[in-house]
Amino acid sequence: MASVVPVVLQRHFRRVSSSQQAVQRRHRASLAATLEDLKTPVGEQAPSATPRPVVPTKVKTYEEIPTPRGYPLLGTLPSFLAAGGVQYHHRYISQRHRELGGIFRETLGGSEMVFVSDPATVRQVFAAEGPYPRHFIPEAWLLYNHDRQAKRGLFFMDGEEWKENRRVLNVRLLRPSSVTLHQDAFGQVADSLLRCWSSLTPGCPIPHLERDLYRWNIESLGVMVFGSRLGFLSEDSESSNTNSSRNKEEMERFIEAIHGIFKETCAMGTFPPALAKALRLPIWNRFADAVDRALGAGQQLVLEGLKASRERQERGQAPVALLDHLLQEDGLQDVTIIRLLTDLFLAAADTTSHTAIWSLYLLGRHPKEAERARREVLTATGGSREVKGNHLSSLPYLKGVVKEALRMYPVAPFQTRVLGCDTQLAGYLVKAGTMVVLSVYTTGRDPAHFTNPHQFCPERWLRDAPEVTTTNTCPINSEAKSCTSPSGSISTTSSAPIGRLHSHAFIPFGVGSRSCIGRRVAETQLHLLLAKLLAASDLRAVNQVDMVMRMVGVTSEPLQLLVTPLSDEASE
Ligand code: HEM
Repeated sequence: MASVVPVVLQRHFRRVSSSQQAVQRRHRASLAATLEDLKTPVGEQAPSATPRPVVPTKVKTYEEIPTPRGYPLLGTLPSFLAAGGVQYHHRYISQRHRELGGIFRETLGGSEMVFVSDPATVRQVFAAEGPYPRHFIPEAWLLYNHDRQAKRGLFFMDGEEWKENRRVLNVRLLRPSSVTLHQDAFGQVADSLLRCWSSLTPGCPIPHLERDLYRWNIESLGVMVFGSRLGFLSEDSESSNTNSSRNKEEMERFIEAIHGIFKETCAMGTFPPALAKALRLPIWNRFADAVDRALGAGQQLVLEGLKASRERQERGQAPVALLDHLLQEDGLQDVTIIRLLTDLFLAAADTTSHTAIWSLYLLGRHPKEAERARREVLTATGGSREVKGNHLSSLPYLKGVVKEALRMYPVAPFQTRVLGCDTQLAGYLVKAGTMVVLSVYTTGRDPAHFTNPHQFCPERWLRDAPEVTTTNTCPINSEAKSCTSPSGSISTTSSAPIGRLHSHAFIPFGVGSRSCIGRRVAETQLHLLLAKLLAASDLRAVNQVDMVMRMVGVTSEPLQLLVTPLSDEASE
């Protein structure tokens, strides 16, 4: 879900380390077996006939993990700040990996963290996560929950409580058939957004792109959760009619509050949250106020949804919405449903909308790739602009566009795991309870795993990926280049076809039992929106942007996107 803010992270590390001592002892026994499993990397053949002689390798100590030199007292903080601070944390860490390798440890502001970018080591981290994987939660969020005695959703749960609720939501959100149920509704919401945009002044960039995509995302999630429209895309007659009773201003405040949580948490990254809370500084009050409002509005929405669901049940209607299933079939308590669903909105909001922005940016800067994706869509629909859910299985190139957006501009550029047992990471012994940061952004741009990693190249994800020639001349964070030649043809030599990609080199949604529960929902929403947009419009990104951290990876300035309706001939 969210990413890592360094100052916050260090304090959390200390707490996690001490609480994990018991886990460390429990999992020690499984370590030997796990390490044995890890010896054969994915994609390599396991040795068959003759056993190879075992060469004893010396396990290196934690202290031997490479670490940068720092200044007395200040450590590496001056370098961190000189590189742009929290906003450019991902770039700073990439630079460190270039200097120190796929694993390093660094003390920033008092506490130490282990960063990992090498996919084989990333896999070792997940193998050592234990049965109840734990991830980093920003300190401000924990303080808020403690202060308000707030019981929260999946992202905040641990142990058996997490496992039980996760099991229920896995069935409802990760089974392909469960998400297919909502495809038509997602498509209708995307149509609403397109209608809103078609009424805007021609030739001008979309004035509120981020806000509109936020609304599209929450509205899409709303139809899945409640089975009815929330009314966020208010210019659209369809949604406003079906929800005339719902207070639009209230809805807007919900969106604003969710947005505020991310904004204010990020602001807190430069100040110790505990101190801000103790002194009741405006920075804390603004943050707590945003969470109060978001949780309050979420609770109100879910309570209304529960009432409507019970009424449908009394009328003998079969379950349609996610909430119906949780209430009527999974037998969850109202209070649990409120917790789970409210936090689902919070987890979905920034991640999906900003991935949509990055996908539009890449398409808008690369007309040839956009044209190829459009042709693919129109071939799938038989030339019609009516894109439906059943067309999605014929859009591998378009799916490659979204993968490229997530590889080059991952909204969660860092992921975290608390090690569940002592383990070897890249040959170094690391203790249970250590928080490890996975440098997802760095891995996605590593030429060892992605040829021409700074180039936008959706075809690298095609099973029969043609090979690509362009040599990698783009420095980190330069404008993404496309991998088609000026003529639009694809040249020859080395790309990294999907078949040879390490299983842990591309993990935008995380891995394993605690990976993103909304992955299929997000992908379906994104594929439908982009396919519909491409079928009906030409996309141009006017400005060149960079990625900065605002809890998630966002554009450094608002994207100026021109959406021009295509003439009828253009689609033929
Ligand atoms: C492009 C969009 C998205 C991206 C890139 C993304 C990414 C992630 C990542 C990296 C994690 C952390 C996994 C871990 O700790 O290993 C996560 C967790 C989570 N995500 Fe997403 N996410 C996206 C959309 C969504 C959506 C649409 C929803 C809700 C429908 C959602 C709900 C959640 C929840 C509830 C968790 C916590 C899961 C748990 O702790 O068991 N996400 N997401």
